[in-house]
Amino acid sequence: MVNIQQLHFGYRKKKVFTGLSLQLQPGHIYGLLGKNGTGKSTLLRNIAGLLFPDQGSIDVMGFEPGKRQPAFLQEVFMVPEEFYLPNIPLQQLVNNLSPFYPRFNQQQFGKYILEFEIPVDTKLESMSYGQKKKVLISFGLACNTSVLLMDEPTNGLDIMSKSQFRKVMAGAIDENKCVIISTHQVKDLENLIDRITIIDEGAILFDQTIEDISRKLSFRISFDQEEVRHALYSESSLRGNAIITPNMDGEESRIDLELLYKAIVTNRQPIQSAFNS
Ligand SMILES: Nc1ncnc2c1ncn2[C@@H]1O[C@H](COP(=O)(O)OP(=O)(O)OP(=O)(O)O)[C@@H](O)[C@H]1O
Repeated sequence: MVNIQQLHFGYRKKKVFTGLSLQLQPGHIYGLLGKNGTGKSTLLRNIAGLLFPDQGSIDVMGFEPGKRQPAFLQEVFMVPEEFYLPNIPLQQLVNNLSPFYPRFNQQQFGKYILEFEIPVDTKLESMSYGQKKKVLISFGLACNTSVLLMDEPTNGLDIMSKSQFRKVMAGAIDENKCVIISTHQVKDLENLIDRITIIDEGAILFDQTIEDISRKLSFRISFDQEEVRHALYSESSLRGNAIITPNMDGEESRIDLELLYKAIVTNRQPIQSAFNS
C-alpha cells in the first residue's frame, strides 16, 4: 500500500534521509518511533505529498504523492502535530471539508465526538488544544481514507482521552486501512499498534511486528543478578530490574514498548540478534 524505496530527502542545509526504504501494508497500525529530529514528521509529510523526495520513490496505492492528484488526496488524511482550525462552528468545518472525502461518514464522526466528550456547540476557537486535536482525530477517522497519518496524536490529550483514543482507534481499523502513528508516547500506543518502526539518522533502525517481538523476546522484572547480567537489556527500577531476554520457552509476555525502544536506541545489536536466530 505504501512503498518507499531509497528515499533521499533534505531541507536546504539538513540531510534527513539518505536511502530509506519501507513497505507498509493495509490492515495494520504502525508505530513510528525515533529520537527528536530523526525525521518522523518529515517522513509522514513525504507520504502525504506535502514534501517531495530529492531521490528515490514513494508509491501510495499506485500514486506518486508529490503529484497530489485528487484521487490520491481523497485516500490520505494527515493529523499533523501542529495545526490551525478556523473560528467556525464544528458542523460548518465538517460541511466545508467532508466533500473532499467521498467515504466521510457523519454518523461515525458524531460517535467519535461523543466518545471524546467534545462540546459540539462551542466554536472551534474557544476549544482547548486537546479538544481541537480530538476534533481533528475524529474527522480524520470518519473520512475513512485508506491511509491515515497521525503525528503525535496523543500529545495534549488528558489521561481519559488517551484511553478513549486507543478505544476509538482499535474500532476504526479494518483490513483496507493503513494507519501510521508517529509518537514519543509509546505507552499510549500499547495494545494498539501491531508493528514498530524505529528510525534513526535517516535510516530504519528496527522494524518488527508485535507478534514477532513477543515470539522472540521476553519482558519481565528480575531480582536474579545472574539473569540480569545475561539479559539483552536491563534497567534497574524501584521494583527490581526490568529485563529483556530471548524468549526461550515460547510463552508470551507483556511487551514493554518503552524498554524495548530504549534497548534499541542504546545498542540495537543484542536485540537484533534475537531476531536473526
Ligand atoms: N522546515 C524545516 N526546515 C529546515 N529543517 C527542518 C524543517 N523541518 C524539520 N527540519 C529538520 O529536519 C530534521 C527532522 O525533523 P522532523 O520534524 O521530521 O523530526 P521528528 O523526528 O518528527 O522530530 P520530533 O520528534 O522532535 O517531532 C530535524 O533535524 C529538523 O531540525
